Amino acid sequence: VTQNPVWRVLSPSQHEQTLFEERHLRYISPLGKGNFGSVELCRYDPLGDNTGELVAVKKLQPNKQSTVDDFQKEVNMLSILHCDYIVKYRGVCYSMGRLSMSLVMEYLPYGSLIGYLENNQHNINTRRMLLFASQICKGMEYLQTLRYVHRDLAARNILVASESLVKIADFGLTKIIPSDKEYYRVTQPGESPIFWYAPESINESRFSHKSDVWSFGIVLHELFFYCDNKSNPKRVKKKLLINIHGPSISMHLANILKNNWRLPSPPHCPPKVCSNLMRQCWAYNFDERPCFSSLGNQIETIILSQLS
Ligand SMILES: Cc1cnc(Nc2cc(F)c(C3CCN(C)CC3)c(F)c2)nc1Nc1ccc(F)c(N2CCCS2(=O)=O)c1
Repeated sequence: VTQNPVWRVLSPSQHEQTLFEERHLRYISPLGKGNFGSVELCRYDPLGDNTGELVAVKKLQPNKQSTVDDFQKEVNMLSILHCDYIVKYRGVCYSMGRLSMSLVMEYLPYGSLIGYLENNQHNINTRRMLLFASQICKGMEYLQTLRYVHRDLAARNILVASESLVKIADFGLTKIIPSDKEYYRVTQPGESPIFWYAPESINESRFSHKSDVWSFGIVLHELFFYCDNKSNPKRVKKKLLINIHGPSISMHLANILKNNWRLPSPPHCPPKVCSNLMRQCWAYNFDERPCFSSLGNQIETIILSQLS
């Protein structure tokens, strides 16, 4: 028996699960809502004296996309991840008997990276962006060792733990690649964030570590888009999207990508990052894209060259 009243029990799936008792989980405020469900800030306060730990609790919203066993899969996937650059899983909380289940995670106070970038444009510099990029890269490298394909890598799904640490979050769309294949083909492509999708994901719903690398290139663009940028970047990005018209946005986007159109380099973006790193991530053929370990080394080299 552990000293704190959070029991360690073996769940049916034999993963060690940490059970949070609902009566000690005190709701504080909402953090976010989406088709995934909702995430709330709570304090797990078994002693009832407000000395308990702040946690982020993701409640399942069983709708057309996510079903209870999808949620159970997300819980199982998150519970075995141990990496400084991935949001920490704390446990689960069952309410209404075992009817509904919530995912309990560590609480990161600064919120999503996209929100952080929008609210801190004036005091973020390329050095900090490169540090964040290298941390995301290391987190993705770790996921790859477990054959996890994230499928939704975007600044909105990265969380900021402190002024100098970001973590990958939201494993709602993550899939594990079967050992006999190098990619995962999705049957129901839900609400697809095509702006972050590699061409093969748009055209064939095909996802791999190399399609995650493409999305990482978009995250690099997001990082440097807000960096030292006075104008309101949101408007510019919308303009980019608005003039995409035609039978369907995804077909049009797939065509212009095939004709070698790419996102324009953000202003003030160091050339080594834009004309080099992003371009490598956006190679049309997925086998020409670098792996996350190579990207990580290149980013470290740029950081060191910035020191000198
Ligand atoms: C696991 C976790 C840990 N810490 C945190 N901290 C956190 C701290 C914050 F101040 C905020 C905001 C900041 C801005 N003001 C206005 C409102 C609160 C915030 F949004 C989050 N959030 C977590 N998860 C989470 C929360 C909320 C989410 F919408 C999503 N998602 C979004 C896309 C899919 S998603 O499910 O990943 C994940």
